[in-house]
Amino acid sequence: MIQLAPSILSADFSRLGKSVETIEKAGAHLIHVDVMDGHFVPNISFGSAVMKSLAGKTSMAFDVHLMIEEPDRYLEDFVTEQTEYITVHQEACVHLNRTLQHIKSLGVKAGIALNPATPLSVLEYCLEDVDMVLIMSVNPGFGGQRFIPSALNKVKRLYRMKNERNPKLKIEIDGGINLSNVRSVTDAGVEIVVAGSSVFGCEDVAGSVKKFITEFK
Ligand SMILES: O=C(CO)[C@@H](O)[C@H](O)COP(=O)(O)O
Repeated sequence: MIQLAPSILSADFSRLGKSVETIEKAGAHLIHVDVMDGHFVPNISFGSAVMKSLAGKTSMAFDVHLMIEEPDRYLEDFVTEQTEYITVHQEACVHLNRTLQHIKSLGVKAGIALNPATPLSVLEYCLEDVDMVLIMSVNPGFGGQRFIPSALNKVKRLYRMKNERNPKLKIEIDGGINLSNVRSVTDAGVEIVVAGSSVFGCEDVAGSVKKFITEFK
């Protein structure tokens, strides 16, 4: 099953609860929570307090994407009963294996995110240790950027690696996904689709969620 994870980074923060209610009613599966620290990426978004303010107000699970340095210092903050995934960037982790074990010890699924220029070879000694790999199809830091085409080939290669070594692994894509290119990434093996501006930037947010889900069938 393919899941849609709208990124609340592109939502109207002044009415976040309402926005989340809208996407849930329309059929979205996960809430993608983009956390940025102004160091690992050149932008600051929000922290765990914002995410926790949504806990209990929706039954969707949280898909936490930490674009921060030293993620180990903050992992506990993002654990709630609704946190399904915590994903850290390979590029931000000095002791990646330790960080993945830390996430799992908190009872949460562990993900690794790879920047567009980071090769899949960095997964050589950790592919079996993760529940999800997030392929960044833009440089992290901002919503509303254009999809980087080389991400498609990366997903295809990762899909082959998954089948050989960790069939339960989920492949997520994030950045520049819209109704025109989503089918190409799901055909390539993506099972979790992050969409920010193409959901929350639309006048009809619910309609956009429904159209994405129709593309998954
Ligand atoms: O992590 C990020 C950006 O760093 C993403 O989650 C974006 O927020 C997705 O936004 P769109 O590219 O879909 O507008």
